[in-house]
Amino acid sequence: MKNPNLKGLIAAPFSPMLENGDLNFAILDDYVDYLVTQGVCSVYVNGTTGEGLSLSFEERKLAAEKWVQAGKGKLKSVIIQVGSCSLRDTKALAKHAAAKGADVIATLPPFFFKPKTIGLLVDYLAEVAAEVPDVPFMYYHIPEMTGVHFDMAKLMKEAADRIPNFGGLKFTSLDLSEFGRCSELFGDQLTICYSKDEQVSGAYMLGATAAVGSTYNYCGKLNNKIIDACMNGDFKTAGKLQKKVTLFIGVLLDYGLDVAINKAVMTKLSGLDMGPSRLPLAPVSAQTVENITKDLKKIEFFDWGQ
Ligand SMILES: CC(=O)N[C@@H]([C@@H](O)[C@H](O)[C@H](O)CO)[C@@H](O)CC(=O)C(=O)O
Repeated sequence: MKNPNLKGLIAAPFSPMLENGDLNFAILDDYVDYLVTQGVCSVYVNGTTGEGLSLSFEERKLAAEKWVQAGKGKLKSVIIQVGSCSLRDTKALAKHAAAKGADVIATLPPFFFKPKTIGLLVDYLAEVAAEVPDVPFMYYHIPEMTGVHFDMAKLMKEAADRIPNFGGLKFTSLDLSEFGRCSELFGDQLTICYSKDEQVSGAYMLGATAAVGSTYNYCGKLNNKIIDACMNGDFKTAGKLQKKVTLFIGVLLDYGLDVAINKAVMTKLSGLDMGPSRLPLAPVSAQTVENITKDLKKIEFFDWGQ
């Protein structure tokens, strides 16, 4: 086992784009500085929020390189998500990211032709992990998107037995009971990053040490207060602030929360232009952004960063 010992808030960064959809790496340094002001410690690159599966192979490599460079000396860890439906591409992306200095490699399962058993999934993960033997290797559990849903405690046991550099999970599911079992059985030896921003306090009560999320891009200060309250045993404060997060995410859901909406909110709050999304999503009009802002102000969102 190779525990990456991830701690605190990890943003799942957007992939900034120009109007024509090209990646816009020119703003990465400012982006990282902004994340640091939010109290974000690390980034999880080329995941769901980063539209990793929609980028070309070459773009994914370039994004990995650029984020590692931009994070140097400012972020604790740069985690690169390398999953795809091609084992060969995934292995090549893992090897490339490790060679460029990624601190942790994570992968999705193959999600078109899906593994039918945990054993087959661990076979696949072992093959990818073997490409990067010196780097902690994590599994990206996000069943709502992949349709691959195995019991994560069982997967952790088999992966820990068979993969020398297994480092843990990114756990993207609302099932806190499953998270709690993983945390109780493996939390001392491996890292299980919780990844549903709506209930991060629940995960911290159950032993989480790190959280990955899209809203931490612009809502890090508030979430750090939630985490601090949990660490200090002040669950009254944690609950009060967590409920604000659920209201905030509720507003975004009312507008059909997706990567395009999320990028527009980030652009509005950070002043950094994230550009459009490349996914098949409805474009977000200036009027929609104004309406979202108005609704967020009603729940005092703009006080949250103070
Ligand atoms: C499906 C999805 O996008 N989930 C988000 C959450 O941060 C999510 O945006 C948040 O909980 C609001 O629902 C993260 O799990 C995404 C993430 O970590 C990633 O981009 O890899």
